[in-house]
Amino acid sequence: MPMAVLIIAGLDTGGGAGLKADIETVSALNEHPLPVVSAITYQNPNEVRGVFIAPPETIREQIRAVRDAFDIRAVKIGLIHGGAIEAIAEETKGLRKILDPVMASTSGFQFLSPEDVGRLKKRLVPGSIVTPNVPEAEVLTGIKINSVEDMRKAARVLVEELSAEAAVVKGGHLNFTDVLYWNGEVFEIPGEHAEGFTHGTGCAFSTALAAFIAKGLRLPEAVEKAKRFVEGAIRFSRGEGKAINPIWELQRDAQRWRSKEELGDAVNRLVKMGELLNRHVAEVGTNFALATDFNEVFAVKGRIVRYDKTVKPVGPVELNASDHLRRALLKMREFYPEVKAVLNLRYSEELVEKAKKLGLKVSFYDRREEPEEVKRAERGTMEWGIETAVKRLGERPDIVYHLGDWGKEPMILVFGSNAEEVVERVRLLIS
Ligand SMILES: Nc1ncnc2c1ncn2[C@@H]1O[C@H](COP(=O)(O)OP(=O)(O)OP(=O)(O)O)[C@@H](O)[C@H]1O
Ligand SMILES: Cc1ncc(COP(=O)(O)O)c(N)n1
Repeated sequence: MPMAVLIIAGLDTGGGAGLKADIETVSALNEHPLPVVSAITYQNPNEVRGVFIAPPETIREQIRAVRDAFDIRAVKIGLIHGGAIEAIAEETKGLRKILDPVMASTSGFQFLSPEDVGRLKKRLVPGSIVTPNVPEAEVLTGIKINSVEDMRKAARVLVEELSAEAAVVKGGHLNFTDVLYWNGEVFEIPGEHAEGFTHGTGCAFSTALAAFIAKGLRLPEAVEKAKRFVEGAIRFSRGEGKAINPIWELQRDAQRWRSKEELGDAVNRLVKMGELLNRHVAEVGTNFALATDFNEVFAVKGRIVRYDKTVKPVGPVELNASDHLRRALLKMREFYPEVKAVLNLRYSEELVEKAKKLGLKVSFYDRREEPEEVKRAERGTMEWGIETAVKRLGERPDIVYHLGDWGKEPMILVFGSNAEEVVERVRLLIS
């Protein structure tokens, strides 16, 4: 049964941070969110224009309404206002609290005054698991933080002098290592830089931590898992809200499932063209690749090969089963994100002519024109080739070919906006 996680936080109208991210986080982790609105911000991804503070009594009543009906396993406290601190401290008595001391937005808006910070230290930090980022930890402890050693000091002060149950000093502004101090022990949770949007990372982190605590994990494990969750939320973030994507795992898995099925079906239809296709299969084998919206690429393990008079996929459709086509596709998607699938065929003048006759947009690259530095880098050839072909045509190519070079077989790449479109193009080309 899902565990109830109480969330006291502000609404971000831009759909990036705050309650929206928190609700998604708890739901994505399969627990039940209880959202209490502490403030409404007038916000978009670039700026916070202002904030309406919920009167303390309305926060009190919201908490009471859910406390009377749910077995609350953890509370996450995010953006709050000084005037509500007392009410929140009173109404959450006896609950396990994760306090994200939000003081300012990434975009620079100051939410808490120095007096509010004082009240927070006195009334909410004691007994809570606090999750400040580096600047917030500096304000709370007065310690200047430039290293992991400083983070360890600040975490210790939060617990031993300010009476927090535990402290996680987050390294998003430093080196991506988080430091947890708990039960007299220091834990370092190392991380690597993840590429993507980071608006809302702090919200998702503290809420994921609350959800993992609600599941009954020990604190060090819960922190580790929350950190990995946020890394995924950054890596699979999307442009719309310029923010993290807490439902990344659900979307990623759903897309993997659909893409695998779509490509599998398309491969079956392709293979039915057996005898016609046979002589167009490349010497190195033909492969067929399909990308998800998250740029994960499926292809046929072991490629599609000639088999007697017909053709045959060697293995199943799998993630990352073709390095070449994956790179070609991802490069094409940088220019034309609507392109999702690609297949390679043996080069022949006849196919190129046919493509042109069919009205397909054809472009090419010549490996002999490849700059020396790209050649030496070895893995850049495909990217250079696709970019060259795209720029040469000045619009979206359906077909890109190259004539080969020493030891490199000439090839035709057939692109499409989905796997079925590629199959249809191949059918037209070879019939
Ligand atoms: N680019 C990144 N790559 C990997 N991990 C990151 C990145 N940015 C932040 N993190 C991690 O995300 C979590 C949140 O940390 P961060 O220091 O960004 O909090 P914050 O500043 O409170 O967030 P917010 O941007 O919402 O205010 C931490 O676990 C941190 O290590
Ligand atoms: C309602 C609300 N809560 C928290 C943040 C902090 O998040 P960030 O630092 O990523 O802007 C925010 N901008 N808005």
